Amino acid sequence: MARYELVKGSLALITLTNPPVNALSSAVRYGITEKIKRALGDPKVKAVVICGENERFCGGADIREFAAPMRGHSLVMLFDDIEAGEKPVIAAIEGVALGGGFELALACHYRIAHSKARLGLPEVTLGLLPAAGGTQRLPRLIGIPAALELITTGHHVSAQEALKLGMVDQITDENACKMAVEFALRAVAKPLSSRRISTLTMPCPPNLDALFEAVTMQVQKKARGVMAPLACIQAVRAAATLPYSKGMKRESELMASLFSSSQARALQYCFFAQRTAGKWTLPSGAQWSNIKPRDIRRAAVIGLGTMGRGIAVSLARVGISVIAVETEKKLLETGRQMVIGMLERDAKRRGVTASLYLLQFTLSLQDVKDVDIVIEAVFEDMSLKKRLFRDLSKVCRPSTLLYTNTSGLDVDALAGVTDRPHMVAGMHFFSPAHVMKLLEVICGPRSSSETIATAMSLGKRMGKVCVAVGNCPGFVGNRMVKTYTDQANFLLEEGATPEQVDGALEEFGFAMGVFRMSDLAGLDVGWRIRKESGLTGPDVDPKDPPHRRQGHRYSPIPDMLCEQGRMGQKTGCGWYVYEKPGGTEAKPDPLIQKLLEGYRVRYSIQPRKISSQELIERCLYVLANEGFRVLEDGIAVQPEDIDVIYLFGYGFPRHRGGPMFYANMVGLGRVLDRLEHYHHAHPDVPHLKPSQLLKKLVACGSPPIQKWKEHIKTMHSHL
Ligand SMILES: CC(C)(COP(=O)(O)OP(=O)(O)OC[C@H]1O[C@@H](n2cnc3c(N)ncnc32)[C@H](O)[C@@H]1OP(=O)(O)O)[C@@H](O)C(=O)NCCC(=O)NCCSC(=O)/C=C/CCCCCCCCCCCCC(=O)O
Repeated sequence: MARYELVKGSLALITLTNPPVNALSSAVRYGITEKIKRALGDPKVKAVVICGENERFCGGADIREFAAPMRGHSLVMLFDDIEAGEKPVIAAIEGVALGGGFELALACHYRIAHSKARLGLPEVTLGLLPAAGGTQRLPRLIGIPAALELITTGHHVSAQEALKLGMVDQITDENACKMAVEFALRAVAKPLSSRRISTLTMPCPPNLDALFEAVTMQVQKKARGVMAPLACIQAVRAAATLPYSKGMKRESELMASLFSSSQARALQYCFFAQRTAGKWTLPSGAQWSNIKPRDIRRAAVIGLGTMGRGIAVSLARVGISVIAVETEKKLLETGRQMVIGMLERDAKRRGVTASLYLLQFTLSLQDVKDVDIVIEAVFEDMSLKKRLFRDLSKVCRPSTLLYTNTSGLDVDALAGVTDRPHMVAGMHFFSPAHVMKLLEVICGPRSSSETIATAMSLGKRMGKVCVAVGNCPGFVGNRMVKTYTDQANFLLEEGATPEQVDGALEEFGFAMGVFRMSDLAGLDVGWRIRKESGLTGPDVDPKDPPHRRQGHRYSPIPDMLCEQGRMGQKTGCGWYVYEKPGGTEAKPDPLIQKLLEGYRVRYSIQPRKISSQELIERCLYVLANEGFRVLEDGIAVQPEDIDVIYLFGYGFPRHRGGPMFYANMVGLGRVLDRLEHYHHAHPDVPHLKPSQLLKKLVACGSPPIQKWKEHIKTMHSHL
């Protein structure tokens, strides 16, 4: 796990060998400890270089080991030994030096980084803090403000930024290990005392209290209820106010308070869930590792509305040439200007040249005949989409793959009108498509594995987190979200206010509650979908009373708002009132209060005081319940897929892990009990009826989430 070589007669080269990221597992910690001891004890050795195999220094502690109490060699002791040693130790950083990996580098006397390396202390994103001396050494090296920023956000920095901040001593375009060996030979003659970071005097700014207060407020605002960033601040404060050994003690105490917290467990689950979700498998046995995706160079985007523009930008910025098609000159020109502006702003932010030469705008569908793929992003109107897919069949060469960006319509129905149903699938981007990280890839029953592999690989190339899901109305994300918004609406009918429901959800950790989110997205989006599915508008069965549709409880309140022109932020009012159309400051609106009171009187609903507990349970347990149904129906293959969709597409708080992980944390038995209770109280809401899978899991003793897949296997997969 760590290789030892003597080079140039007097240098010990220690190489971490734990692919893929040389994580500091117990075996690696043992290996380094032994090799360092050997190097420091060997009189032939004058200096030591530490590097990582496969051009990666080290990705940090082995996160998998955090599931159990830490055993084996201590990083803190190892790092203290390296720093205190009388021989210069140089870290040769290629690829990454993250978390414990960067802390290892901080314990070394010098750091040489390759110009493409990335460095940082991302522990906070895992619900932890850099507890191998990171919170004590980094502020001593680069100052408190910069260290606080890096430690509380977990941001990685480039080698160039690291050099500017003083995190590394030198950067190189050559092999960092080779450079470090040459550097080490020169370092032998130099004194080490000023190179031991733990002994440096802390550079303290005068207004220390004000600085810590400001950062605390910033963190509390950005990550409400999240523990780790606050613990990071306390640890850095200890570095600023206590001697090193006492600061280390404080760092360790704070780490102990985080280590087995539910937030740390959730955040570490998110890390692995994101990686698990990318590894798709189809019932045929085709999977991410055995199907080669097509190489995509030319794409067409049909429709230059909000979605189409974002998709065009996402494609062009990764070097794919894009033909964007619109039906009217004015729409085309507006779209063209918007796409160019977005691409230019994006390039400016990234310090690169905008790849405008990759863009072509046209009114003629014929122009897409030679592209590798088409992504359709027209209105959510099935007949319009069908017409387009028929035309695309005729226009495109036989090898062109066709994707739809529908947010919930039947992908197979579109495939069915083409001459190539196996080459059709869904690519459901989230708005704005050039910003949002999630991509749901929808596998129709006839989609080929190559069609899916290509969508997943293209999504990854565009920087998206991709999840393969089955084809059903709303797929995974929107199918589930309907149950959540329905509950929120029912809660209004029963006595809650939008600000009460949103307050509870925001307290739980959502950046925005359901009603504020709906105002931001526009109430007309859901209205159009409800009209299309006959839940409101002229297609409603006249026998249905206003609060019942298709045999179930229905809340017409959102439709009433739309009928009054209250479409959300864009019209200056929706569930809240705003300072102006397009305004963002949501204020409770007395008119909504009146509307709700009138509604309750009309339908003889006695309003009641609803507790935050009920608000959260009804909104979130119903969401997880639908998630269990999604798994049961084979629309998603594993709970991680659902959680990743909710983390990246719907703003579910990461420190809660996602709806399925949250249900697991609460306890499946409790979730089942509460759903039974609420379903008993509201028998006309079928989504509150506990799913078969939930019952099955509880009957099996509520296995941990990683084991659910074994119980789902018996059911039918739609992927
Ligand atoms: C940027 C990356 C490193 C690489 O990215 P990429 O190239 O895209 O590759 P990935 O797909 O992400 O990863 C490839 C596979 O590698 C796995 N992986 C990656 N990193 C790790 C890791 N650190 N540990 C384990 N596994 C890792 C990944 O899952 C992939 O596997 P697979 O193919 O899916 O199977 C990127 O991977 C990345 O960002 N990685 C994470 C970097 C990171 O966050 N590092 C910080 C880790 S935490 C840390 O370092 C902490 C240090 C302090 C330790 C102090 C210990 C003291 C403990 C005291 C405890 C006191 C409490 C006692 C209480 C008690 O016990 O009672």
